[in-house]
Amino acid sequence: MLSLLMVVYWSPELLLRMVSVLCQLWMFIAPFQVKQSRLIILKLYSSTSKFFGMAEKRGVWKYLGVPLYQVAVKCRPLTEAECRRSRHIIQVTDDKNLVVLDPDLSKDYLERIQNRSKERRYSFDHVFAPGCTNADVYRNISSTIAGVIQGLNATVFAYGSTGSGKTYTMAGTRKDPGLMVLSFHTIFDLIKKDESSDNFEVSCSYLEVYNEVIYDLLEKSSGHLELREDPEHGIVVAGLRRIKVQSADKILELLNVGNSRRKTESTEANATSSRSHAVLEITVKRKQKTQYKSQILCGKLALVDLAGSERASETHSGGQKLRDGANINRSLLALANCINALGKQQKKGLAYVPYRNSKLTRILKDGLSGNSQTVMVATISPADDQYIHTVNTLKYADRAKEIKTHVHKNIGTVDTHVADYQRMIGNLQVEVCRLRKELAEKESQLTTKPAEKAADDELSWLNILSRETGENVQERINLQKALFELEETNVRNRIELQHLDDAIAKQEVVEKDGTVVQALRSRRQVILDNIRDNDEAGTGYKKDIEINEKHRRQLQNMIEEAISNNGNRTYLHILSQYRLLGMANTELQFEMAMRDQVIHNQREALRNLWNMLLGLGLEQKQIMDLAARQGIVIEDCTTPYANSVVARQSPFLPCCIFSPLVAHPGPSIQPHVSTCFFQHHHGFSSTAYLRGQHDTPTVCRQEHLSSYYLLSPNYSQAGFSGMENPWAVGRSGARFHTPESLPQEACSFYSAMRAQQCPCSKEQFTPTSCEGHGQQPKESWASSSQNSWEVPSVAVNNSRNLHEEFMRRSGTNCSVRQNSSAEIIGTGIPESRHLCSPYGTTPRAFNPSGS
Ligand SMILES: Nc1ncnc2c1ncn2[C@@H]1O[C@H](COP(=O)(O)OP(=O)(O)OP(=O)(O)O)[C@@H](O)[C@H]1O
Repeated sequence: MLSLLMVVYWSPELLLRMVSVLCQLWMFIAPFQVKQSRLIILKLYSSTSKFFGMAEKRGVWKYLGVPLYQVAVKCRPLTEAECRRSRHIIQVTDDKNLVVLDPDLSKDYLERIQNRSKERRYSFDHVFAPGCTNADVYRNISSTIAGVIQGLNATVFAYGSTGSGKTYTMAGTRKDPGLMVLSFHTIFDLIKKDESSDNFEVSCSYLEVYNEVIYDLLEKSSGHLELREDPEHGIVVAGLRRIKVQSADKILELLNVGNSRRKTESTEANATSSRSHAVLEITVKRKQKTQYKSQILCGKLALVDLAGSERASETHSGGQKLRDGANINRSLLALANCINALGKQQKKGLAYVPYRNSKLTRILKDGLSGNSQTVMVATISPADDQYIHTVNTLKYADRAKEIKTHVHKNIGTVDTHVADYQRMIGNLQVEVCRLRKELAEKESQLTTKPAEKAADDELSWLNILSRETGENVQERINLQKALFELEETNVRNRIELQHLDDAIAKQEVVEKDGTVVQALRSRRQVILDNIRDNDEAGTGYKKDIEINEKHRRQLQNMIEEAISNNGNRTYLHILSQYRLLGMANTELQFEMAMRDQVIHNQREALRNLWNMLLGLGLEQKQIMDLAARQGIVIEDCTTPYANSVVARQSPFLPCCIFSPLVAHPGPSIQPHVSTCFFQHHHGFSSTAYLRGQHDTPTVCRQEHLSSYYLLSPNYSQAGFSGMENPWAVGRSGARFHTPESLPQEACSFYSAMRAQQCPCSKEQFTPTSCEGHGQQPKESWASSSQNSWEVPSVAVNNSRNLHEEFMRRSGTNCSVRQNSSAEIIGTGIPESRHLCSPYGTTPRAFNPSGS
């Protein structure tokens, strides 16, 4: 009891999490046995979930010692020049509040009392007056930095207009060391003081984003670095050097070296204005050895010094400076848009966050809203001529206060450690190859004859064009991913809209214009706004894709033209084709990655669907009966999760039956692919199945919906072996919602299901029982319109004959073919996301002929 009280006192969060986990465990262990106790557990679970929701909303985590997103404002003193020409307009009233005075002193009394003053009041987590040092700022955020050696991620970034003191705050001076320097002193001090037997390994990397190109600041002459999306580690910068360091002094040395390579310029606004965004990342790996296994905690600290944002007119820049400014502003605009969307998201739900709009925001994604304790230091100048910039900065800082991040420890076991090593070996091999190549090139340069050298120079245009084409492909991949994510967000918005419509209809029966109805309606409006905004953003991305395509065609034409004008035509043609094939390969890899993402999302959707059904307290038999009435067949009811797949009546195929392919995967199954293509009254649909091996998922898609339905044999394995917990709570982004929202969601879902009675619902369902009904079933699943029915998966039969039978009955034009290598014909990429290959190939997702 005493220890329990101590846990409550020291870590109420831990206790609540424990209760929550126990509830989930119980739900997993005894799903069908004790209905009553399951209901109690469910209630307990939803109360703890509610508490977590409330706790987050009210900022309770901060009081529990878990600060997630801190916003500090730092005002620098007036510089000497400013003292002569400007007035001080910042009043720091206390350590949390400040007032920006109206810069216009000439306003008369009437204007001021009529509240036409431009005076603004703000409050933040911390406010620092001009007299404060960097150490004062650091004192308030040091607990965030300390979390890094416990395996937590942290991000500190300075945000403000040019000359407002960002670099001064992050790097500092000898007399007043900045947050970067103070942070790594803290890290090494804590490591030194640590009394455990754990081993620590600290490494650091330093990069800059200049003109939307990433450079390694720890490399003498770094080339362009690419961003890659690693399924495990998120966004990574491929080829970025990471150096092991033993002391704070070593990092300081690297920081100085990096800073000397950083692009700075003298502008009108700042004599040493940073032209690039710099990100210093310190990784601390803590190897813990317990009696049973070794565990590795991996904390990351990202310290970011952004470039100054300025208007060209103010800095009187031209040429290169103007271009720099445009690119800096593009990144900063993207950053501001992300902060905006994130702030809005906390209040309103599913707004799309445009991380993909710049390299900077992609790199900072975790720090902005993911797994990171984040500190934003908004720097401002007190000068009256900086009023607009100051208010702008404070506006974004104010928005950032709304952002919540989701922090968890990065724990790896020895297994992930091995995976790390494998990755490291891979990277090293790439590095070795690169160095070998460089060496060989250098050697050949020494021995090249003048004539050969001239030929090499002739080739340099091809190199440039190839590089540009490569960048063009990367850009398009990024845009298409953005479009994909945006559509996913809107699919979820539309599901919520459907739930709201159901709820409003129900509530209106009770009271026409009551407060509940009004609240539901206003939420509905918010969701509609989100959908509209997201659609607008989608249109923007589509336009960008068009521009990108146009640019790609121009590049291609230039290459072709140059080849036809050159004497060495065949050789150049082969070379260019070789390079283009390399890029095609990149695109194919992207398609594969997309497919993986779809698989992942759909797995979560299925998991949540089953959570929801069973969480309702329904007996398995009830679920089976309900499903049968809907024309859904779940085979082998002893393990519903294991063998379950959900078929849906499609608008073009009343009461069709698909038996699950996944129910009996066996080694004898010959992998084969079938593709079907058919038209119904809503437009075109195509379905692509990849079948065969145990672990191959089935992807189905609805072209007109821009969504994916997927079915994976892994469910059966997961369910049986317990490898994957089917009760695990899905991510909040999952299509069928998390157990926090389970009761309401589930109720409306259930009622929606009940409302949809198939004509054959009273009969025992058989594959033939519905033949001839010919009736279009009503929309039953959450959807926003007839054209966008939403279902987690379509069941597919293992038997090729049954599949053909289905196609025959549905009157669709279907083709089936064997493919021993389990080739994917349907990629699951909907029409709007088709990868329009730069090489003029037809999108692979459509293959009506099956050839
Ligand atoms: N707290 C401070 N105390 C004294 N001087 C400061 C302080 N903060 C900034 N300064 C001075 O203000 C000037 C501009 O600062 P800094 O270069 O850090 O701005 P910045 O926001 O990084 O600008 P840019 O975005 O153009 O790189 C410098 O001369 C710096 O020494």
